[in-house]
Amino acid sequence: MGMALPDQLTAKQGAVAQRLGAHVPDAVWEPPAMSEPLHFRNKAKMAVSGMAGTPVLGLADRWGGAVDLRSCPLHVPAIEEALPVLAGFIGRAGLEPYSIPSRRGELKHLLVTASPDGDLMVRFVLRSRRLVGRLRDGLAHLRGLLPTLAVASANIQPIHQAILEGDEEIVLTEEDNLLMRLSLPGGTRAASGGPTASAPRELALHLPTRSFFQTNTAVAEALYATARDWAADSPDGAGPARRMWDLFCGVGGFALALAGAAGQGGDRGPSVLGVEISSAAVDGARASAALAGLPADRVRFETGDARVLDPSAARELGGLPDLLVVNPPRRGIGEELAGRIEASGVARVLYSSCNPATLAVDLARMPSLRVRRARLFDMFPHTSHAEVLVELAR
Ligand SMILES: C[S@@+](CC[C@H](N)C(=O)[O-])C[C@H]1O[C@@H](n2cnc3c(N)ncnc32)[C@H](O)[C@@H]1O
Repeated sequence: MGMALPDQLTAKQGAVAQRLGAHVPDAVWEPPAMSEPLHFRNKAKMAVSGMAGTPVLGLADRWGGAVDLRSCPLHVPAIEEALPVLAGFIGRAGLEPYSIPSRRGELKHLLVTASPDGDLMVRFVLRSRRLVGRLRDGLAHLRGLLPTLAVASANIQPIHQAILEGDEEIVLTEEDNLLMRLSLPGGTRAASGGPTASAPRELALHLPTRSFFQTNTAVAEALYATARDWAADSPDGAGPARRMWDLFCGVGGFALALAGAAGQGGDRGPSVLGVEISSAAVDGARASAALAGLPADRVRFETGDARVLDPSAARELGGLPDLLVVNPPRRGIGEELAGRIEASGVARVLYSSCNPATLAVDLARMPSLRVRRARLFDMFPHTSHAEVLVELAR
């Protein structure tokens, strides 16, 4: 990049603050959460091209050009070590790469995720089911080469378009999800002046094959820990939130970080409802809640469209939450949900956004809620992208 990471971060913080403008006064920004400069990405999304015996793993264009990124130093070491092994396996199993210009071949992408323990989930994105048998036959050999392989699957993506994965997933291993054991750092100073009491804590998340996970594990840990600490520190001294909703909850990172933080010393802990559109992710979140010993009547996950929820009219969902967490895709929460949150009596919202442009638009739609704290998380170093967490109070 020609620019040291701390300097990049200073520039990014300035650009994000400018983008959010008056919605986020200078004084409420907390120091940004830095990333390691290298080896931070827990996921590799490699287009596969070339020949089976000499595959190119990385970028491929529609004219047949390709760039091999298997030694890209952004990936965590477990992925860097696995990619050459997987390249060799592609040749041995005869998985002919898909050629975009000629529309021939089968193997389109290789999607590799590494857990913090170094275990791997490897997904072969194929044009059809034709070579699934070869993958099955080669699995024992692959496991010999990659003993950390926990989950392997074939994903079928039949469309000739730049779409990463398809709807059909054929899991080839006994395990169908990767256990991401995060370690959340202990509590930081509270805005209300008092110290926060949280100790470092493990957060184990089951990650099914077709579910979203934050790509930078260490920065995700800082993000969830910050949300946990802010949730425990209410502006009016009313104590920690008791009833929370986590919308766009994915595999439940925020919900489980918040649910597990309280409940010590005989306290039963807050009730948490997570809502997510992907049923696979909801299955993962439920499994993680069970693993953490959280009772299902207190910590619930439901499949559904978060954009149509109305916090003030959800009696069957346990009544008005006193804290709402939203972590939408890049398009933001949108006009309707923002309008319903604005009109509800929800006192506090934690909004985690990967797109400051849509965050600014959504904040303007909720004028009754003011930003009390904000923090930038350098989830995507060496890019202009930023993750931002803001706390809104009514
Ligand atoms: C940025 S991810 C956040 C996931 C999670 N909060 C986390 O920390 O990993 C956004 C999530 O929103 C989900 N999603 C997209 N549209 C949705 C909708 N209309 N209703 C509920 N969830 C949705 C996606 O499947 C994805 O899991």
